[in-house]
Amino acid sequence: MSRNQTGTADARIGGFSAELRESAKEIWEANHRHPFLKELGAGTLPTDKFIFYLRQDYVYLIDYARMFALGSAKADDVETMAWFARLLEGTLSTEMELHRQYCERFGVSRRELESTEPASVTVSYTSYMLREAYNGTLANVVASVLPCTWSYWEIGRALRDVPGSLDHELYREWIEMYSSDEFGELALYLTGLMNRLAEGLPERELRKLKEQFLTTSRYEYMFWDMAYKKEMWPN
Ligand SMILES: Cc1ncc(C[n+]2csc(CCO)c2C)c(N)n1
Repeated sequence: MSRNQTGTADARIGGFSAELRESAKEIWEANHRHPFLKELGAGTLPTDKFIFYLRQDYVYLIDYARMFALGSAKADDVETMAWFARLLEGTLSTEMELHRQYCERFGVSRRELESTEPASVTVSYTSYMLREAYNGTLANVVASVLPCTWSYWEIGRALRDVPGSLDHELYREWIEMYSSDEFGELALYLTGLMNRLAEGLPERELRKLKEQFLTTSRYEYMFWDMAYKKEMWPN
């Protein structure tokens, strides 16, 4: 069972995934406490920070979707291949559509959104994940993408439980999407797959998976921080 300070225990997640979650629990708890998310839940997050986040997240998701394509390419069976292919499609349509719609409301066109210059953290995060995926097995792909899918679901549910968070006309949709059962199913599928793929692996490979999970968990924190500070590159 995994449990964090916000009380989002999930008895459905055990095995190696729960071990990964436990080994990265400090950084996950720091994520929950980050001012970007505190203010998003309270409805006080300044719009310019949210737009900055959406634009960076959009270009992040373009590369992140490639991780799912690599998951499909590296899968050993047709069912897993198809699952990653559906996830790839879902990311490009459902998740990125939310970003496109938000940006339209703020007068940022689709072309502008796609041509967003990636910040240093965005480049570093996606380059790291793609390197690990290209050089590794499906288990390495899953360990690298797991914090992203799983932590957003955890964050979404924690924010949904903040009194009044769903009254905010801007942030409600964001919270609803990430706390949805549909997104929960993705996280649960990936934790189950991680558990199956880790079975019987030698200690050295399990250590590598832990390192990948911890690194992308840290990048998740850095992403919130970069967005909150609107941090690009040094001149
Ligand atoms: C920095 C960053 N990390 C995680 C997510 C969340 N996310 C990315 S892909 C995916 C699965 C379904 O499309 C989920 C939940 C994000 N948007 N941005």
